[in-house]
Amino acid sequence: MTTATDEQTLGFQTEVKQLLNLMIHSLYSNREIFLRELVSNAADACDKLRYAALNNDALYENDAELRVEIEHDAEAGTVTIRDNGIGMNRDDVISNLGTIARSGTAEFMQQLSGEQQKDAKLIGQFGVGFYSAFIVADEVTVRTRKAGDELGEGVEWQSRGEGEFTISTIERDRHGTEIVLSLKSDATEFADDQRLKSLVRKYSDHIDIPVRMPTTQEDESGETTVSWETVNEAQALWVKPKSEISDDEYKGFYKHVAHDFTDPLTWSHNKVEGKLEYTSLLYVPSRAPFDLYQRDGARGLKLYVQRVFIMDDAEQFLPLYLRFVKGVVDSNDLSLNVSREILQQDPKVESIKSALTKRGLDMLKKLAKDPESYQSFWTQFGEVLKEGPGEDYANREKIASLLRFSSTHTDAATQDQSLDDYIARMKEGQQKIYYVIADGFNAAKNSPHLEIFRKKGLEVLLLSDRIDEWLMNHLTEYDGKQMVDVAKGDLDLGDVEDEAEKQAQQESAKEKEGLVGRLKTTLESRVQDVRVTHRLTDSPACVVLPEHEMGYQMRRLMEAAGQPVPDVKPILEINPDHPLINRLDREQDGFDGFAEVILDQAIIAEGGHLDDPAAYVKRLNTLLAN
Ligand SMILES: Nc1ncnc2c1ncn2[C@@H]1O[C@H](COP(=O)(O)OP(=O)(O)OP(=O)(O)O)[C@@H](O)[C@H]1O
Repeated sequence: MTTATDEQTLGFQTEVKQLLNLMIHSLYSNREIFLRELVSNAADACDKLRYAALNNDALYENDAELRVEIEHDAEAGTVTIRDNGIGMNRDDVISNLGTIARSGTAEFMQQLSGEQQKDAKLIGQFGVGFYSAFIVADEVTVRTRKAGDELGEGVEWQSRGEGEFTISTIERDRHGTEIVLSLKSDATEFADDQRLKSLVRKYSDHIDIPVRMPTTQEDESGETTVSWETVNEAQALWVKPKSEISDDEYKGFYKHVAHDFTDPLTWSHNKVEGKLEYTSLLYVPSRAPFDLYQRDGARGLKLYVQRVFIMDDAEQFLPLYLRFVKGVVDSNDLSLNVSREILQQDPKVESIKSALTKRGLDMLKKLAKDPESYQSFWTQFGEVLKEGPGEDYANREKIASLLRFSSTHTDAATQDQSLDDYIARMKEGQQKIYYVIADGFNAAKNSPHLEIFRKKGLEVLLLSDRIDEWLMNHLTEYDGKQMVDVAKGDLDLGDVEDEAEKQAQQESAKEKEGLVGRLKTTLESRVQDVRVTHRLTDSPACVVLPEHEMGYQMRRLMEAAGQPVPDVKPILEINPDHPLINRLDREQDGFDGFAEVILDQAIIAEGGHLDDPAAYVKRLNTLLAN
């Protein structure tokens, strides 16, 4: 190696500094993961070279036997991880090992609390990658050269992980990357043959690139020879028959694929033969990544064609609402030259996507048999799955069976009731599935619209996630039963009500005809209709929207997003048996103000905002003072 030139000292991006700090302090008890992360990166780099070399053999520089090597020096306290993969040039190094390019990172970092255990959990949503080297090393040196570049275009990067790094140009005769870790004094245990071997077997057994370690032998004459031993199995896991793979092996491979350090919740491994031939290995993580809702967050599967790695994050094989699924698809039918553009147009990809979607949904169905695991899945990813019925019409019934809701059956915020649970509890004569949508769980649970349902013992689903109204717009039916928003349109309880009840209602409606007429005149500018209802038992009045109008929740969301929302006047419904309504009926001079207060309160109970709250307060005070 010749002397370094073009030396530059640069600062880490703020987010990198925060990540480093956090990692060092919160991952102490997990620190062996550094090896898996670095070996994973090295194997990925080999995969990338193999792919690039498909069209340009020269990139191998006569060294086509891709491999990762791990060496250590107990005396010097160093561990070296080396690969002959794609390597990096100076610009690559600066951006890959000095910044974090994922959007949303800064916001994510702000959530960190400084509390070790909490943050260790959070950081799991982020993935630690290369920077995990600093958990065990107080100095890291990276030497690398991009395959195909001139020998003089090698790069050396060095840092103590304290805010800055230096970078210089070096001569490097081999392509690929070498990472030298100077172990911290309390981490020298890792400079040990057995320890390293067992970690490789534990974490990297099933990457398809061989990981080698040297053994030094001394012959009788005292001469030493170094031989390299492959320490991992080095066969792609998904290629093996299912019966030969243990749960631990599946879990270990997941961590490599997903760069996650927690176990997956479940997985599904399938080999398909016939018109299309491919193997898929899909995983459901146990935790949502921080950028699950970022538009440009990483998603999709690792794509292989005939075992050759083609690309990460191939998002064409799964619908968006299954974007939390991680894993591998290895196709025998696609060309090795396939690009993202080609993937988008290839009908074979469409067929694989539709089969993998079914697999994904089946995997969740199976998981649902274990309510505890399913609950933990639902807490992490439920809102994403709720995008399903809108995105994937063909599978909407299947997706709907996987949804979980809060309901008046438990009155608890936990979303753990399925539509099938609901149907099994339906009352005799009940034909519809009822739900209410509000801005928050409590608003839903205490909505005046539920009064009659509670009285009659009819269950109502309590919806309050942001996506719920959108979901219900696409999920109008399940198992042949109509889904009905209890706050919209006329109330029809079907056969649950008997004739006598209906008659009594008609009579009380008749009695209030005069009042309804007066209210219509007084509130003409604010409501489109006034009518008597029997959906209320405790409240004097409520507002409802016509059946096909956009609901209140969606309106508020669109308004918040600055979108124009067409004005709609609600229908005021009054409870003929309520003492306040009876008092209103008798009111003469104060009628107008009283009527407005009844309407204002109905809007407030709905979670709506009054156009003129001060006027409401004034009117109410006048009433109270009388
Ligand atoms: N051995 C290596 N050879 C070539 N490039 C590498 C190597 N190690 C890291 N890199 C580059 O540095 C980038 C950042 O690595 P890092 O491990 O921090 O994140 P990542 O692997 O992209 O993401 P994550 O680990 O969160 O999935 C990689 O994407 C890769 O481009």
